[in-house]
Amino acid sequence: MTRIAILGAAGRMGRMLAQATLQTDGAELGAAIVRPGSSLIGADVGELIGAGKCGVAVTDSLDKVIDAIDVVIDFTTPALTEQAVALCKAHGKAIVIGTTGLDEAQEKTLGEQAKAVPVVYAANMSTGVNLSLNLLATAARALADAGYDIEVIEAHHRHKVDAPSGTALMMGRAVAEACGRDLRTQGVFSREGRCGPRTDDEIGFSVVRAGDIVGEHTVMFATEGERIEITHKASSRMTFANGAVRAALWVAQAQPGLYDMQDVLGLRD
Ligand SMILES: NC(=O)C1=CN([C@@H]2O[C@H](COP(=O)(O)OP(=O)(O)OC[C@H]3O[C@@H](n4cnc5c(N)ncnc54)[C@H](OP(=O)(O)O)[C@@H]3O)[C@@H](O)[C@H]2O)C=CC1
Ligand SMILES: O=C(O)C1=N[C@H](C(=O)O)C[C@H](O)C1
Repeated sequence: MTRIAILGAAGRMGRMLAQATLQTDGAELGAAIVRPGSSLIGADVGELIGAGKCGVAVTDSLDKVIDAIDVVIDFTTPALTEQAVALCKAHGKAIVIGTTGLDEAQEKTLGEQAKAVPVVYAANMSTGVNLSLNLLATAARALADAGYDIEVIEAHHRHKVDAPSGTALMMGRAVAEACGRDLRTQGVFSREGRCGPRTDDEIGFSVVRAGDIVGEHTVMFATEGERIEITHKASSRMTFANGAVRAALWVAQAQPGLYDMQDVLGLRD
């Protein structure tokens, strides 16, 4: 059994992760952590998510439970992710990180810390998105030099705090890498006013925030006379939660290192 601690257990993803853990063979819900001061502390996690009593009480500190679990799953905020990885490193525990919006410095630190503990870090845990990264690289290699403009369009629910989404950035990087471009200099993240015509090599990003959209991503390859669109639409957060629990079972057996869902799913070319 792999004992899993869910960080941010009261969040949109946290609740799904608790449910996915309870439903997965080989996974055991070891702990569910919420913010100190939360009224949920002490509640039974199963009752909290409507799954019936499971005998695990909500707690407010990863520190207190970390020696009793094998893997942490973190879908929270970059600040809490930083703290969680440091704690996992100190206690030799693996971690699965789904949190998005980490900055370059935070990602660099994560890379250093992952030399000591196994880490799966992925902006999207769904099989479909991770497979589409390979399709995107194939399309970009074939089309980028043939005069096709590349644009990434994403849509999410009204509560999302980071933009563009981690998945949009991951897709943009996959495309840029496949056609020898640099997202830092050739990514265009806003257009407003008289900004002029697009350049051939830019990769544009457009963002929608509305209602309860779970997560939708399209990469468009457009030229005179035709366009190809590769689209992924998530209709339930359970797809991300199941991917994260699968990653937790995988990373519990892994050597220290920084991995992503391509590794977990065996999709790396
Ligand atoms: N990789 C993937 O497949 C996916 C990634 N995500 C990413 O996961 C992250 C979370 O998304 P979502 O669940 O929608 O967001 P929510 O805001 O619903 O959940 C985040 C949770 O983290 C908790 N939290 C924040 N700070 C602390 C703290 N210091 N101590 C304890 N708990 C804390 C929040 O508690 P409180 O409410 O009290 O602030 C909240 O419950 C985002 O970065 C999102 O982009 C989302 C879906 C899929
Ligand atoms: O915040 C979300 O909800 C999601 N965030 C991830 C991202 O930023 O790409 C993944 C998914 O699309 C849902």
